[in-house]
Amino acid sequence: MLEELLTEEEIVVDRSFEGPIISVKDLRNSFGDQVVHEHLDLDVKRGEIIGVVGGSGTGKSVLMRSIIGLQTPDEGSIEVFGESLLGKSEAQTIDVRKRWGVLFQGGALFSTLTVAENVMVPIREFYPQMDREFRREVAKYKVCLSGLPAEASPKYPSELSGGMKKRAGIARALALDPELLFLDEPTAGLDPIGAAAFDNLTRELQQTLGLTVFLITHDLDTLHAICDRVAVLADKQVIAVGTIEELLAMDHPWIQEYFNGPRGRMAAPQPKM
Ligand SMILES: Nc1ncnc2c1ncn2[C@@H]1O[C@H](COP(=O)(O)OP(=O)(O)OP(=O)(O)O)[C@@H](O)[C@H]1O
Repeated sequence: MLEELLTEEEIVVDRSFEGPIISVKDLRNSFGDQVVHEHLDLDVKRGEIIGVVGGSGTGKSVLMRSIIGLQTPDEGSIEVFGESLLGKSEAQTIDVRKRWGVLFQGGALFSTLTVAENVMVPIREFYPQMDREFRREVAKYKVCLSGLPAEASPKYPSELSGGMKKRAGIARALALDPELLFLDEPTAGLDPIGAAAFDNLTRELQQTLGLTVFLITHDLDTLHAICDRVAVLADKQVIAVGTIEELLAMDHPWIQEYFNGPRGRMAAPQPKM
């Protein structure tokens, strides 16, 4: 046992790596008899916003959880920044994990901590030696980046609106200056104006900070507004990935129904008169 621990080597990300930021191959996930993914492949390119869509229960969140190491797949390989994380301990993957930020469905903020304290949690976890005052300064800056007013910092999640909670979640996801952002249904529950503002924030952050964004959504407006490519989950796999125009050229019934159904047509940009 001790020998095993001594031989555990920490992964150090190769900064010159130019391949896909995420590469999933032949993934299989199941819960008892229920197979959620089978032979699932997906590559995410550096710098893109990739939208992940699919019917309810097709396994979008399970896919995200597999990539970030919260779900151990039955089979397959997952590389992030060119590094395989499967079978590695938390200690070994620290250098990879601090390069991504995650906004879970609903924000997943700690209810007993203020916004600023929530943002400080990952900083304390990954940089325990950092001075508390400096941590506070970093948290302040991240709250500002998320578009929240400074007055939101000392508030508790229960004192925030749904949109503000999402922004607080983004501030926490940005805490460690990530290169990769995972967003699970960020606009769910927001009114259309709040959702559009959140889309703008995502696009601005991606462009100004050079982020890659893995974005699970049901929101057709978000797909049209900010996604560079869209990956479609169905039949336990990613059945298609491409721009919306490329997807529209495919005759898969779910894709046609989704993008060309009444809601899909309403979300599509209207031709200029
Ligand atoms: N921990 C778990 N234990 C058992 N089953 C699970 C678990 N997590 C997910 N599942 C099942 O896996 C399937 C895929 O779930 P997942 O949450 O990934 O779907 P989704 O595509 O994100 O759905 P939605 O769009 O509704 O959020 C569902 O049938 C779900 O019940």
